[in-house]
Amino acid sequence: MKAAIIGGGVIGGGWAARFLLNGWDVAVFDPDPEAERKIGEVLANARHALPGLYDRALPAEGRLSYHASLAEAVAGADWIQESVPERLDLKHKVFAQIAEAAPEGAVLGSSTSGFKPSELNAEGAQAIVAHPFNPVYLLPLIELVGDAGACERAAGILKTIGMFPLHVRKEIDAHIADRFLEAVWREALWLVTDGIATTEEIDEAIRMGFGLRWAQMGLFETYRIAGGEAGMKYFMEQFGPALKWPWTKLMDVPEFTSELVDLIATQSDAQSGHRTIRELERLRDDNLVGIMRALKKTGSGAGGVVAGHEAALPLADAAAELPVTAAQQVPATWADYNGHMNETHYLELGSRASDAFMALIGADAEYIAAGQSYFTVENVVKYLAEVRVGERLEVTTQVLKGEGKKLHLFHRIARGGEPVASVESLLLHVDLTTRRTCAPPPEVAERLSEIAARHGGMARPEGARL
Ligand SMILES: NC(=O)C1=CN([C@@H]2O[C@H](COP(=O)(O)OP(=O)(O)OC[C@H]3O[C@@H](n4cnc5c(N)ncnc54)[C@H](O)[C@@H]3O)[C@@H](O)[C@H]2O)C=CC1
Ligand SMILES: C[N+](C)(C)CC(=O)CC(=O)[O-]
Repeated sequence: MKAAIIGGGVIGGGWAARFLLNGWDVAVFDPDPEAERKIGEVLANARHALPGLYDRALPAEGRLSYHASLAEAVAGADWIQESVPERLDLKHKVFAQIAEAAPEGAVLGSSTSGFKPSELNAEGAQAIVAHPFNPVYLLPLIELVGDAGACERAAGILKTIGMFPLHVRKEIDAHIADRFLEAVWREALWLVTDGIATTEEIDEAIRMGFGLRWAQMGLFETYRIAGGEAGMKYFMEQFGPALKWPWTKLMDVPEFTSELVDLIATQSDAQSGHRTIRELERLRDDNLVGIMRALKKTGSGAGGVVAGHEAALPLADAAAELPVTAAQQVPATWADYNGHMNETHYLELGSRASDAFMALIGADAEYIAAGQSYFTVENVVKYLAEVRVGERLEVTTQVLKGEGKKLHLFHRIARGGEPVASVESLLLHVDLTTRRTCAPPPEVAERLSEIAARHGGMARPEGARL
């Protein structure tokens, strides 16, 4: 699949990274002579952050190319994403050029934060709004606005690259999320204008409290809990009248004077000027990955989207002679002070491989919930080569013994076929009620002995110790 990125600034660069790291070819058109450098830096950030979300390898990266003309970039594209500056006249001009060169059937998306499809298409274009959030390579939300059929098709594609399409049923200025953000922005402008708070104090008020809540439950579910056992209706009965003044009176718009702009810029410099934009982006991304990984565990919000996307990423070649039981692109968070993958993560990969092998023989999540499982009683990890951030690892598993309650596995961790480590694991089948070992039921025992018999004909791996 191929995406054409028209305008490769903050948002176009993020789109390029999202598509590329999900295996799409990406063609960029941007007249800025610095575009290649800027996109390169965004891509470095994305490569650093995105693999950290997943416990499986993303597809191999697609091919990235830069083009001297828009027509060349859009040739053969399945998705064309416009991300030029937020000026309607410019967007009209660009969509007229896209219309002349776009292949039949390509999705035409605009990143516009505020324009409605009827405004974008006023001169005959057939675009939909596909409004992303910065950083596009990490945040799943895409607001889709426009023709229902086109939005549905776009939504299907976006899901395959790990995004969460939200269909905005009625077009309005700034869609749903930006309308909301603009209201928050308006109040922040007031607070600074009136000398109530500095930019730093406003940020503290968000990140130390309600910002944390919003990432996982949004506004309404959070307030439902605030109503206590009496729930949402009670919450509104209690706080509706009490808060009427702020939510009805705070509607005036402060004047956006050059003095206000200077005041905010000065406060922002004092708050964050000691860090470069790239440093701030890395900090933001590392925090987002940590938050989203925590959300993944409970399936909440964006974490649920990552979990769903991860489940759809195939474990390569399950039918191979030795099953592939784990695949992972080494995330930045796995590196230690020696500049390579830390020892603990070799065992983590071995543990995930054991889980995958258990699922293969029927001892999956449902089986465990029904009361039986395997416990690991011994592991031997052998470190054979250094592994660096970004490298792709694949784990294959050989059964050395699968008999009665005993399961003896040998996981080979390889990089492009070269062995970098092994994790040898001894597991015992356990009844989770009595917490005692027991033989697995026939259906699991049979699947295990079938694989064990196949693997029994293979040479015992060099380095097997148990
Ligand atoms: N920055 C943000 O946080 C977000 C921005 N957006 C939307 O994304 C769009 C782009 O915004 P940013 O990336 O922030 O702007 P930007 O200024 O960082 O990037 C715009 C890019 O478009 C290029 N460009 C200008 N004219 C062009 C043309 N005729 N053909 C191709 N490229 C051209 C520029 O050289 C520049 O690299 C806007 O519609 C904006 O509303 C959407 C979500 C968030
Ligand atoms: C400020 N903004 C209107 C460009 C913001 C967006 O459109 C979305 C975002 O990433 O916050």
